[in-house]
Amino acid sequence: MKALKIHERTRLRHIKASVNMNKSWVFQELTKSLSHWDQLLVHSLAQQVNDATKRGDIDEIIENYLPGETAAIDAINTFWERNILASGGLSKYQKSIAQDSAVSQSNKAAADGMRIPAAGPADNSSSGRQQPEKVLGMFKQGGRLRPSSQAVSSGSSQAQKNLTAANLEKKVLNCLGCGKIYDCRAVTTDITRFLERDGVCTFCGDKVPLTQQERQEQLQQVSSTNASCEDGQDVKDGHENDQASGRSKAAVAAEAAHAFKDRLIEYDRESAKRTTVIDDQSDYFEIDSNAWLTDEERKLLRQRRRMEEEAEAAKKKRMTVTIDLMGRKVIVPESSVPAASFTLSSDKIASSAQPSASSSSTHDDSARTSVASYLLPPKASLEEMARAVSSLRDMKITINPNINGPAPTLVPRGGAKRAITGGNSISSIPAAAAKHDLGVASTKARRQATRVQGDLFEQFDEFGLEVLQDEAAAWSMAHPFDLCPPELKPAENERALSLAKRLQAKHLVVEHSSQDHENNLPPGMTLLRGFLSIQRQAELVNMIRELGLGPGGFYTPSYKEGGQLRLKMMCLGLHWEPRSHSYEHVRSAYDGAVPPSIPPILLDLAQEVLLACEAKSGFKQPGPYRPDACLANFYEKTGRLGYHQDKDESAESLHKGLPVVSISIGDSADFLFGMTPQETVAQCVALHSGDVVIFGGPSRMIYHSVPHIYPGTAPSELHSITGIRPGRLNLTMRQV
Ligand SMILES: O=C(O)CCC(=O)C(=O)O
Ligand SMILES: [Fe+2]
Repeated sequence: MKALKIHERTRLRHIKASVNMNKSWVFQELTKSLSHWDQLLVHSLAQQVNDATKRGDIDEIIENYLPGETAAIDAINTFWERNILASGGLSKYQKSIAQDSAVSQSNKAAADGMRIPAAGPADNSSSGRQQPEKVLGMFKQGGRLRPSSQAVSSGSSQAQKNLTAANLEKKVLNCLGCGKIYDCRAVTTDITRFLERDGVCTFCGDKVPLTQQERQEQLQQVSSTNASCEDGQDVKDGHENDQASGRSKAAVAAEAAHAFKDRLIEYDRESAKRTTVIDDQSDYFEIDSNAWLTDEERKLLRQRRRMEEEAEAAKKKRMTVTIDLMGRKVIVPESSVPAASFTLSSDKIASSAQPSASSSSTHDDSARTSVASYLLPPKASLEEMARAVSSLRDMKITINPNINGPAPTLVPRGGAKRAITGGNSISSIPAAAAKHDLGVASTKARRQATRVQGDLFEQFDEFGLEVLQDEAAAWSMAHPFDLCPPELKPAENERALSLAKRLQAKHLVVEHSSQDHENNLPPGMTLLRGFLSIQRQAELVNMIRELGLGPGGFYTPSYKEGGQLRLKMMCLGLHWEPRSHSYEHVRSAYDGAVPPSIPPILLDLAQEVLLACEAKSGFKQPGPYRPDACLANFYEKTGRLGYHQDKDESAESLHKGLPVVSISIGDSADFLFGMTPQETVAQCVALHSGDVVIFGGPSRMIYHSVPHIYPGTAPSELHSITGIRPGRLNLTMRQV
């Protein structure tokens, strides 16, 4: 046993030594025969040859790398044969022994150009069909495939029967005609059909080489065809010359193949510059007639095309409206107004711009022109602005989704507010009022950014209306209402005239207010005629004027419904908000101003009035009475106030019947009052400058209104002293 083992080891050593020798030999031979190759490539080739464990590997190397390299092929074949001889029983080579001689002969013959296929049936004679007994190395299952394609097409049913996926050497094949890949690892109907047809492509009908030899033959055929096509007749002649000069067909073909390869490499290098990527996904192409599409793809493409068409149609219908809040403009570019899709909302703008425009003009050019040129007046009132805003109610706002970052939001110009408030820094505006500031706005902007499309009015309501109000507030702060404008102060010589006018007017008032009920007032209501002297009235006027010009001064309040009160108002102590019918610490819906405090002079006056009230009527008003809100209303000659109850004070205050003390200064006015909501049955008293009305206790909830002002009835002295503008000033104190 031991001796045997030593012998075995020695044998192996010998084998190894001769294999190693063989290895260096083949390397030297290859270096010589492939002297035109890079040394590194030769080395790598020799390594592959040495690593080959079966004849098939050698054949593949020859086929892939060495077409026409006869000397190199000879060296490799010799190397293989020597190794087999040397290895004897070595398992690495054993399996291939039976195949070797046949294949090496075959390769040798190929290298010699003896088996280069020529197109045409005549070539059948040179195919393996004539040596059916030969078992070729590439047919591992011992199959009897004929390596020639022509032999296949001649149709031997026996051969076809033998051709199965299992006995193919290469299981994945590729048609060089159309590129179709045949993966024979899975036996599908198509693969079966392909194999039944002996490798004829089921798509384009080209012959797909199934064997090593067929592949080699096809390769050489392609190379020679390419060479002749590329170089034309000259090359053909040269080719013939080559043949005439003794060069083999294979050598010529190989040369052509090399040239072709070089061109391909060159093309590949340059391709980046030449290649333009066309995304044909986005191109229009025939969906129905395109045979390459699956049903699923066709369905998807149809769907996509439909969406694109819809988007295109929607784009045509879309109208762009520019809302310039600062310039108070609503502009609809004519180019973006499609006549056919002119919408109701744009019609609204048109009619709001031109009240005479009838809806029938919706589709005509004049309507479009009016839309296109709709402008709010530069000093539009809030009412006009609100009308313009509500005309946009049905329109949609689209925020460009391509905007990088938060979408634009409707933010008023903070600078304007600061500039207008002058000495009052922005920090003096309470937090609730500063809600237009960037911090809040950016949160809103973020919210907007996530909502690309929404209801314009919803957004406009939230931002735009506030902006408009803010603008209006800013405007009125920049132009505060002056109770006593200097330019209206009369010259000395006009005083006499104005006194005469006043007397005349007062006479008219008394006449007009024939149903004067001043002596027939309900319990709890008292009229103190001429309670305030001109001097005291003037003091109050001057004081109110000063407050009215400052922060929280006179403004024009609005109702929730959008209409405005027909007076200027300033709240002292607490702000009364007509929109919510409530009292607030700041004028939040307008400019966020904090109302000025009630001057002590007024608080004292209230107490004085209550005493006088009791003294006159014998009715002691409920108390203790500490007014914390005072509304200063100024009615110009057309000013008025509707029939209402003062009921926004606290339940406790109302329940106690804590009185309202009302002071009239300036022009006379009618004051209607009643215990029921019917104004038609209300009583009327004329209130003149200096009069004070008190309604508390059982009269606390009277309905009342100021339907009419008598212009020019204010005391001329008052006018002379204060320069008060024409109109009526009323101060009502309440305890909230
Ligand atoms: O102006 C007036 O005389 C009445 C005012 C009034 O009723 C009010 O401010 O609530
Ligand atoms: Fe009132």
